[in-house]
Amino acid sequence: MQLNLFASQVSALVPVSLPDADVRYQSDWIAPAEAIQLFERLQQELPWRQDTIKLYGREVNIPRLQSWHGAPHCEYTYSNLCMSPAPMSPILVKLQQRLSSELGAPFNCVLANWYRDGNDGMGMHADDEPELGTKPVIASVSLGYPRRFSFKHLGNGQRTDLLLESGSLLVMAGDTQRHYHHGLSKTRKPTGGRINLTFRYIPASTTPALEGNE
Ligand SMILES: O=C(O)CCC(=O)C(=O)O
Ligand SMILES: [Fe+2]
Repeated sequence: MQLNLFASQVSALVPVSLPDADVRYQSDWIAPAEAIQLFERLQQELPWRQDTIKLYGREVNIPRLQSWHGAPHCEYTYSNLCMSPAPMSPILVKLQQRLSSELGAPFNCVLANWYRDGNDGMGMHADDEPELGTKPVIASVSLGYPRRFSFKHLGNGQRTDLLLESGSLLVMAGDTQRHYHHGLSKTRKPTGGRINLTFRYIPASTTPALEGNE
């Protein structure tokens, strides 16, 4: 079935109330039925890899599968492991173009994360690598099982949780990465698969070395 990825939307991108940050959220950026089809297609199409990091001298599997795509200069360095980007598939290009036109910001790379169940997650971190610039615009599309996403203010420790639903778009911009860490906690609740795509922009003139997260 053809995915048009421009299904009519009921709501709009709305600001999330987070001091010192610019975060916006739309629950139905992609219509629910289409989001599930897109999840299945990406699950089959992307060259998923199980990456490892070195923890106290031991190789440990990170708790999710990943796939890195983008322009050839967008390299991704992950605990001494350098990932060269795979090209964006037509479907990723379509999403990238829609995001760029709706948000008025460029995107040229995307990290895909597949959280297979509640044992998969991502530790708290900021997407603050110098290559992304001082106020990166990060557009995060979620597909599949809804998961709790947390922000922690670096100054006062205040934690804010958001449920990221299937088909949703979360945009982090402005000083968000400077003032907050974010992450996806693991859960013991029965949890199905979720794919998240974070679109980013790395200018060609810098030598990128994105640091991965546990
Ligand atoms: O899965 C998510 O919602 C978060 C992904 C993320 O923070 C990242 O890729 O840097
Ligand atoms: Fe992140």
